[in-house]
Amino acid sequence: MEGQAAAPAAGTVLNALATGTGSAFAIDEYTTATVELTDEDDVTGEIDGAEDADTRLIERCVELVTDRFGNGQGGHVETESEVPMASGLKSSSAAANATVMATLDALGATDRIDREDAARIGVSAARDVGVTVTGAFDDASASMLGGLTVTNNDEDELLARDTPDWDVLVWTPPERAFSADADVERCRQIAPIAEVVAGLALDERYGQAMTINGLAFCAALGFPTDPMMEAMRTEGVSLSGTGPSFVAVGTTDQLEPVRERWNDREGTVWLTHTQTEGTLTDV
Ligand SMILES: Nc1ncnc2c1ncn2[C@@H]1O[C@H](COP(=O)(O)OP(=O)(O)O)[C@@H](O)[C@H]1O
Ligand SMILES: O=C(O)C1=C[C@@H](OP(=O)(O)O)[C@@H](O)[C@H](O)C1
Repeated sequence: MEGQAAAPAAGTVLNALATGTGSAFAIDEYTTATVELTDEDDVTGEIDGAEDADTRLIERCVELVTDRFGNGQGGHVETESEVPMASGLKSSSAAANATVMATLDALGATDRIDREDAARIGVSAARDVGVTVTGAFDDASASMLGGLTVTNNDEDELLARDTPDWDVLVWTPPERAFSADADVERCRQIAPIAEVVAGLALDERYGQAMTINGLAFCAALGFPTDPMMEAMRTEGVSLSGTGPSFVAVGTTDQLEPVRERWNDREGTVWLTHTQTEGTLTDV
């Protein structure tokens, strides 16, 4: 029994590490998971092009799905990704969602659970293996449902969803920053600012929300604000997640001059678009 699914990466409007309320939007870059279920008890995992990377998240996703919708069977899961790992673009949520939906696909069970609950399975797996601070239901819901979501990660509750139509410029520096290593205490110190950002996001003022989030989290986590200043004439710009990537949103005309500035920096700069369909099973 084989199944496959592809889940989009996402950028940040509000990082949930300050208050537990977060907001993210899906972008048109994917992680694909292929799951083969067998009669073995064990689940093994493999990440294409990253032999030493941690496969516990995707293995746990398969286990949680076969325990609930199958007969606890094991198997093998392999991911291939366009999303750089641990760079703030929600590679973990994309890998978890793709694996959950690929396992459901292998079991012929994609219709037996709604999308929000399917995202909650990936969140449980991420908590079980310790790759997240809050569970990151903000990132998981954006990647599973598509569009932009605002969530309460303490309750895994969806507060709002919208489908803004933006071009998205991404700069990913060469270094990596694992969310589990983030300085949560410093993030909590900016809770009053995060509350303002949550209010703006719930008021659909996403660009302003993002930019304030970015300035505050750059300060809290020790990232430079120059990349933000270079993008102040866009709709919004932010450090994505716990970094090191930055995302700017708006029209191509607004983003082109920023692309030129960000191209002078080390790392990769690319232009993509918001994604509204969420995790895809017809791949
Ligand atoms: N393609 C992938 N396949 C399997 N697991 C992945 C993949 N990408 C990320 N992960 C998991 O997510 C972890 C990184 O999560 P995190 O630090 O939150 O980064 P990000 O901000 O990109 O989500 C990795 O250590 C790994 O466990
Ligand atoms: O682990 C977590 O709870 C979170 C990690 C961060 O994202 P990244 O994984 O992209 O750094 C953050 O933006 C999100 O709101 C919550």
